Amino acid sequence: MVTGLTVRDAVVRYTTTEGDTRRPPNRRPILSWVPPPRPKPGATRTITAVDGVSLDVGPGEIVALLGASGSGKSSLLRAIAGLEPLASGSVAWDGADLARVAVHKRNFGLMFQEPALFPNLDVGANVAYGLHALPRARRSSVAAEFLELVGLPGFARRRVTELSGGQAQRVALARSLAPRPRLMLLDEPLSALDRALRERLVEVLGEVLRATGTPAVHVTHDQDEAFALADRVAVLADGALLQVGTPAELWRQPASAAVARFLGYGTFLTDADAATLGVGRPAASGLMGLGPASLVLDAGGVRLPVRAENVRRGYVSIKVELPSGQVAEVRAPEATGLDAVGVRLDPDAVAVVRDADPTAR
Ligand SMILES: Nc1ncnc2c1ncn2[C@@H]1O[C@H](COP(=O)(O)OP(=O)(O)OP(=O)(O)O)[C@@H](O)[C@H]1O
Repeated sequence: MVTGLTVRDAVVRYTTTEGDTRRPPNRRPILSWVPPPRPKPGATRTITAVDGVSLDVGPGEIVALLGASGSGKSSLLRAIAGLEPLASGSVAWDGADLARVAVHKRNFGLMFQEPALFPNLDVGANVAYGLHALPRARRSSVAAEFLELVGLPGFARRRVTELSGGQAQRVALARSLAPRPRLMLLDEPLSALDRALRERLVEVLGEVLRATGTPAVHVTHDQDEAFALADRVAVLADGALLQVGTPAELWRQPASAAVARFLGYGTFLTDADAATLGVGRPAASGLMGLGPASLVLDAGGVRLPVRAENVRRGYVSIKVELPSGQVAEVRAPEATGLDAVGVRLDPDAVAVVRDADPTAR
C-alpha cells in the first residue's frame, strides 16, 4: 500500500486578465472625470506555474522544495494543501485521491512566512485554537506541551503582540502542530527572520518535526536551509522538477549543470583545468563542478595566481585563477597575502554532472 503523500503529474495554471492600459485621449477640462480603462475582453494570459511534477513524501519524511523565485514552489505547496486547483494530475494521501477533500478536511498543518497569530488571544489560546476535539481541560495542557517543544515553556499567558518575530514563528509552529496534522506544509516560514535566527530556528523546526514524527513539505529558496532540514530535496525551475535526492546525492551528483549551478557550483573544469589539476574528466560528455571545498591549499600542489582574498565568517576566501581563466575559491584559515598559492583538488568534494551538455558550462 502507498503511504503518505503522492503527487502525480501535477499541473497548476493561472489565467490572468490583463487590462488594456491605453488611456483614452484626455481632451476635456482638467477637472472632469475620466473613467479608468476597461480590460479589453479576451486579453488573457495563461501561466503554467507547476508543469507535471511528481513527488512522494513518506512517513516522517521532510522534503524541501528548493528553487529560485517564481519556480513554482508555493503553487505546488498550495495545490497539495488544496488552496489551488490542479489543472491536471493528482494529489493523494495513503493512495486516496484528495481532489474532493476540502482544505480543512485534509488534516494538513499550514505555516507561512507571516505567523498570522490571533492578536486578541494569548499565546496559550492561540496554540490551543485547533484543539476543539479535546476536552477543555486537556487543551491548555496540550498547548503547554507544544510550547515547551518549541522552546517557549511558560509563555502561555503572554500576549502575542509582545513576542519577537522568532518567538511568534515558534508559537505558529506549536499552533500548527498541536492538532497533530498528518503532514506539515511550510511556505518559507523563516524567510522574514534574520540569518542568525533563521539558522537557529531551522534546527528547532527539524527537531520538533522529527520528535513528533510529522512528515513535512518545506518551501525555501535557501540552499543551506533545505540541506540543513530535509531528508530529501526537490529542485524546481520554471515549474518543472529538475531533481529529487538526499542532500548528499544532490551535492555529489547534480543531475544537470543548472542544478549544480543553483546549488553553488560556480566553476566547471575545462579539459585544460582538469589536466593542470591532475584529474580526468568523468566521461566524454560529463562536467566537474567546483564547490567551496573542492580546492585545498597545499604548498606542494599546483601553483595558481591569486586574484583576491576576502575575509568571511570563520575563513578567508581566496580566489585563484584556473588555466581557462575561470576563477575558483580556496578556503583558508587566514589571509596569505601571496600572489600565487599551491592548491590541490579534493576529488571527494567535486560535483560530477554525468551526461551533461559540455556546452552548458
Ligand atoms: N495568483 C497568481 N496569479 C497569476 N500568476 C501567479 C499567481 N501566483 C503565482 N503566479 C505565477 O506562477 C509562477 C510561480 O509562482 P510561485 O509563487 O509558485 O513561485 P515560487 O517559486 O513560490 O516563488 P517565490 O519564491 O517568489 O514565492 C510565477 O511565474 C508567478 O508569477
